[in-house]
Amino acid sequence: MQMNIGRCGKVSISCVAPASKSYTHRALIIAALADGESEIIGQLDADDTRMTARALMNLGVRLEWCRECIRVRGMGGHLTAPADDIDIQDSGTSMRLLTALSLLADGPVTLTGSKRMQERPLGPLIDALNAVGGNIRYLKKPGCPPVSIDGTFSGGDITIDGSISSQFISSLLIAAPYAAENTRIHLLGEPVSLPYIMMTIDSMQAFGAEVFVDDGLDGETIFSVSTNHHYQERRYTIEGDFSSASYWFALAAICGGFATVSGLNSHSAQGDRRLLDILRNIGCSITDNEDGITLTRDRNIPLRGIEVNMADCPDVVQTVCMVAAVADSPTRITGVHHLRMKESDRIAAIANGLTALGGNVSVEEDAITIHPTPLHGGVIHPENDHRTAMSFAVLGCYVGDVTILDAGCVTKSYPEFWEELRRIWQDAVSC
Ligand SMILES: O=C(O)C1=C[C@@H](OP(=O)(O)O)[C@@H](O)[C@H](O)C1
Ligand SMILES: C=C(OP(=O)(O)O)C(=O)O
Repeated sequence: MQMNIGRCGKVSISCVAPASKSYTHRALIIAALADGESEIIGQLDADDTRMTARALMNLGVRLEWCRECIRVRGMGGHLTAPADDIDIQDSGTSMRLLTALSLLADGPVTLTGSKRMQERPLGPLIDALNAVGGNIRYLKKPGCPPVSIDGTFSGGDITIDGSISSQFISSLLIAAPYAAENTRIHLLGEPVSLPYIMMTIDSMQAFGAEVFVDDGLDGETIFSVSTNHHYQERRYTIEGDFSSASYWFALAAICGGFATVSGLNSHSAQGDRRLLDILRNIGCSITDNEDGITLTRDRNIPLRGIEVNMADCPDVVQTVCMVAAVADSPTRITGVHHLRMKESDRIAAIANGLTALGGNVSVEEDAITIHPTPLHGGVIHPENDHRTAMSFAVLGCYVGDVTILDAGCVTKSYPEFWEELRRIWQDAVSC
């Protein structure tokens, strides 16, 4: 499927944010470990969250996926080893979060995924788990899925590199209440995507776990999890997703007009909430009231380039780059090395895509700079990366004559994206 995007003028957007992908994954997994039956309300129904649910069912969890909620029969920390491999396809969060948890199964578990997943790193998590009772083997390329997971999870002191993916730490944390002894996780290196660890802790605490965050003597961060507090059944509502909402805020920032998005928690632990501060610094105004969060951009006032570190919020880097491409001065974004290991190499995707539209991008080891230039139409190959497809579609509404190939890849996180964009586009001022 391909999408051809035409130019539109000022937009008037009112929409509801899709539910958070990250919170849906976490709630499913934690409810599956809990004692009793939980109800997850307002979940995200997308490829990745379905993948986590399916994997949990393969591990013996009984769940009922309804339109408005998911009912999960918790296994009290015990899982059943499946006879077949579990194929997680493209969902990095499912792969990483289910790795430590698989040590709670009553036999070996094999986790595999798509061709791209088999290139995404897993090594630091496997090293950490093998040091505390795991017997995990790589079945193809060392350091990557597929893996065969066997052994136990003793807990105790665990040291792990946090500079590649926060999902390794989230994986250890979520399984830790069921380790043999209390767990203390010591982070090495400059951690990336830290707010996702806080979202994990937030979800664990919501289901009754005891987790503490402390600073060690030499400034290291230590996460402590007690085995005395197992997860308990509950009703849990999923809040809106700031990463998905980012496309509508960016569309108003680029084309002018406003975007009001409801369903978002303005005090959320989601790091992508920072997008609003970034867009404010670029020249937009933001208000928050009972209708939702509104971004307004007056097209007579030019957007200005900024310098910003986005190590904490990798999933909105592409969104910010699209806005930066129409500003009146360059934007330099640092703290982005981990974007090379997502669904695609996102630094290359931004550079290639903008270049195809006449843009000028310079890339460093851990930074990307967008030098605004006049843009023209062109063809974008998202290489199966939903965020590339969605962010270039937004820029396409300003540039016009942009074709997004392989547009179906948005179902990973936002199946209704094209429908929503069509509705917004039709309501916009035509150019
Ligand atoms: O834990 C999570 O839910 C996620 C963590 C982030 O990954 P990294 O920690 O690998 O940067 C983010 O990019 C991903 O979309 C979701
Ligand atoms: C990186 C992402 O997801 P995951 O790591 O779960 O594949 C994403 O949604 O942008």
